[in-house]
Amino acid sequence: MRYLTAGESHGKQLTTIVEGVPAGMPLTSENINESLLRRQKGYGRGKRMQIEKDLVDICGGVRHGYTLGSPIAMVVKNDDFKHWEDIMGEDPIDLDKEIRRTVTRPRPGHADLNGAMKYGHRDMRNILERSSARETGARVAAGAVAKTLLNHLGVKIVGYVHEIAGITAKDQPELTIEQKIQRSEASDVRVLDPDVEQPMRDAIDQAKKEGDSIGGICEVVIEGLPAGIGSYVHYDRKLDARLAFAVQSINAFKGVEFGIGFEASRRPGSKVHDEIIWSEKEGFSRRTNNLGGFEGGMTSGMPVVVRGVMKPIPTLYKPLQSVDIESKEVFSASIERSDSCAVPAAAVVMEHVVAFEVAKAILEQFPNDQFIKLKEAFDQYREEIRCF
Ligand SMILES: Cc1cc2nc3c(=O)[nH]c(=O)nc-3n(C[C@H](O)[C@H](O)[C@H](O)COP(=O)(O)O)c2cc1C
Ligand SMILES: C=C(O[C@@H]1CC(C(=O)O)=C[C@@H](OP(=O)(O)O)[C@H]1O)C(=O)O
Repeated sequence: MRYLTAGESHGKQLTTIVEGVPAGMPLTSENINESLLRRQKGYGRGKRMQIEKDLVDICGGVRHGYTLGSPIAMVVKNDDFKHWEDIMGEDPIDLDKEIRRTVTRPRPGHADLNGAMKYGHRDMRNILERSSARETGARVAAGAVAKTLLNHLGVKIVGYVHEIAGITAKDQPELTIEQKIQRSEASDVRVLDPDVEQPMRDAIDQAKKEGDSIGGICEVVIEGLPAGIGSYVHYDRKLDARLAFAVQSINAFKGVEFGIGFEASRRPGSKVHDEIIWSEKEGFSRRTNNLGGFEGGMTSGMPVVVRGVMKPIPTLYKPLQSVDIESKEVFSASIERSDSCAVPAAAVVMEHVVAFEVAKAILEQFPNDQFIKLKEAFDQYREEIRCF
């Protein structure tokens, strides 16, 4: 299974094509829309999210509520396009008019300057439109297809916020994954620990008041995966490595860790490695889950726990210094609108990119033409692992 996306932030639409989904899997636009609407929510988002209402149009690969085995094409319209038609339309334009609108002032922390140098663009709109995190809407659409597949196989996944601006949520080990889904959904900062909700909102408000921005840490948990998904035999078959790649590729993500993650460097091995236990009912398991569900690039059968670090949003109301690429004049970047914190939305994006990689690994390992055969083989494997 693989996917491609196309589309500019203020262009007509986002397009996603997902290829390699087995035939005969139940899939409706509601499955996708639920994910898209979740991504749009969250305290700290800017005015753009009041303009957009992301709804999918499935244009190929699904018939009467079931996948066909052919590529699945999905379109999400940009409602903001109506305000940008003369700037973003595909037709040739009046050059004099265009010169006035050319973006020559690169924003620190964005792809603007590096992208302009690389592709030889003098108008950095040609960079910023595609490097915008608007594209994460298209990635969530692909991830929603993968999540639907995982749900049908009994694999559950949730993404939520672990930390915003140094305010850390307490772990909630007593919660089931269903409760984690409900709890994070009910929270506008998408957090499980009610004690940190208001401090997080206050930190976002404070950043906004000061014209600044803040980042944080998102966490994704997956339950229901048997041991042995992924492989140790080659670098590009290690599933933890693939998840790290997918998470790191989300706009503004700067680091990834599994389980106790970087903390492992500060502990002796006896306080890191998860002891192996066995019971008649559950089969093999681990006493703890410090390694976050992975050993040797494969799942261990314990919940997968992965975290991603998001840097603060780079566009600031408090201007940062930059240099105009034409005049070479120093200027202070001023802006009209931006998110001040997008960590809650990014948790949803992370959940979906992780879901995609996990579903992809499953499809590589089991029969993948017909959904019914996939499910049969997956259930049988799960039982084999339980009885190992
Ligand atoms: C959901 C989401 C929303 C974002 N919203 C904004 C925003 O409103 N303003 C902004 O400057 N950056 C925003 N970003 C981050 C930028 O897209 C990102 O920092 C930029 O493209 C440069 O990429 P890099 O940080 O990965 O190097 C957002 C990121 C995500 C994941
Ligand atoms: C549009 C989305 O996020 C955008 C990501 C983004 C950026 O620079 O990455 C900048 C903002 O867009 P605009 O410049 O139009 O205000 C965000 O709203 C979205 O998440 O759907």
